[in-house]
Amino acid sequence: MRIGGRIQAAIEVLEDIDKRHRPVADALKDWGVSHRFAGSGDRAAIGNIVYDALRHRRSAAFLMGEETARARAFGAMLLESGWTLDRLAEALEGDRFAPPPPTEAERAAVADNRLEDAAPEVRADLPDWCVAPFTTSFGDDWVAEAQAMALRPPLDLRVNVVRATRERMLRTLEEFSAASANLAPHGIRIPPIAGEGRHPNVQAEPAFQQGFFEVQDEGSQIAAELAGARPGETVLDFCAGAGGKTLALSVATQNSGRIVAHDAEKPRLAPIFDRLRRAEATNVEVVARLRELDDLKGACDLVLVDAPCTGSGTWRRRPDAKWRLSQRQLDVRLGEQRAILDQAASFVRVNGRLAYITCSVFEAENGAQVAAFLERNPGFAPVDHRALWEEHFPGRSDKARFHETAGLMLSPLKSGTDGFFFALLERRG
Ligand SMILES: C[S@@+](CC[C@H](N)C(=O)[O-])C[C@H]1O[C@@H](n2cnc3c(N)ncnc32)[C@H](O)[C@@H]1O
Repeated sequence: MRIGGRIQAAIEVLEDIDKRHRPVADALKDWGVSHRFAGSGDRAAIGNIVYDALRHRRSAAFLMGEETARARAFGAMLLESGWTLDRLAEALEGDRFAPPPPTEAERAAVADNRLEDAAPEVRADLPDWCVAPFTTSFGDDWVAEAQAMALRPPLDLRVNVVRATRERMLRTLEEFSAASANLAPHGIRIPPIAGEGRHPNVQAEPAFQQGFFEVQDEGSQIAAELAGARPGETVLDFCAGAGGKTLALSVATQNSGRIVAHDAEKPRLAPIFDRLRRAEATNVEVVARLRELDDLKGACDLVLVDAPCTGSGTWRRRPDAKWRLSQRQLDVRLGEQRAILDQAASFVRVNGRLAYITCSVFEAENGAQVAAFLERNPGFAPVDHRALWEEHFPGRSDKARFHETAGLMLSPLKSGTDGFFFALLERRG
């Protein structure tokens, strides 16, 4: 396919997402199934335009003076790929599968509309209702933070240091421009996709199949690292899901002690079994039924709550979620987090720790949730998060935002990671 056909396909996928309010991955997959002639390079290029158009939904529409899927796809080409309308017109010419070339009205809009004059929520590419939570979390930096969340993300990996070394994996993945992560001690970063390219299929690498590394955002790695699981400890991963944190905890405990991975939704645990096998993580039990955790009541050295949340920290990777999320969904998550925290706390032994993690940047899900928990549970007290950070990442305190009451937040702009919140609480009584 030529670029014109790819842009037209991206427009069709964007229209499908608009009409049926469906996740971008599903819409792209369906398009691929009904257009079998398209090769993997075509699908990757189409996916890039669609994702860019979703990340820059408001700014692209502003630039083009229209909200249509076509306007957003064209706008994404201008914003992310640095194209001009002339270049676009040239690329579309003579291609019968391409959309019609830019109109006079579109040319006039692009000439008149300067992004620097747009309202801050447009430059930030945020839904209106998210301006308030972003301002609360980031103060004067809220536009810059939201803009960083609208950029293409890198591909982060965590080396399973029980089985391999980072140096060895860096050599193995050299052809993908892999480099050591900025902060995470076992992290490797492959840069964001450039142009029409795609991330390498690292899961097809023998080193992945052999369990030498996993795909995990650097922020998630840092949160697991800060939880500080130690060899020999009894650890409950209360919201284990597919096991991203569980695997990191298993490495931290050097496969000694006992890690119990639990999730209220059994199907979510399904991928964990393969991942544990691949990683040769031998100290993990997977327990779906809550009542089977009874023997752990008041007995865990560490309980990790990687809570269900809005995912507002992951919008670089899931930009469609940004436009689907509502205040009502946020309220539902807040209720769940509160109940889960109270439930999970009952498993912590005296002098044990409770780690609370979200991949959200909303204060209501983060600092405020922890502050309310501490009020309800005076037996728990926060650790000194600045000291904890300094212990793990000496001299890098500029890379996190520290909460007044308890916890710290990571973000794309400040930390170069997805948005994450982390708080560590000790049970004193
Ligand atoms: C953020 S995801 C976990 C991601 C996972 N820890 C990882 O690192 O890959 C949150 C998980 O919480 C689970 N969950 C929701 N309500 C729960 C509850 N009441 N008790 C335990 N887990 C729950 C969800 O099924 C979901 O898998």
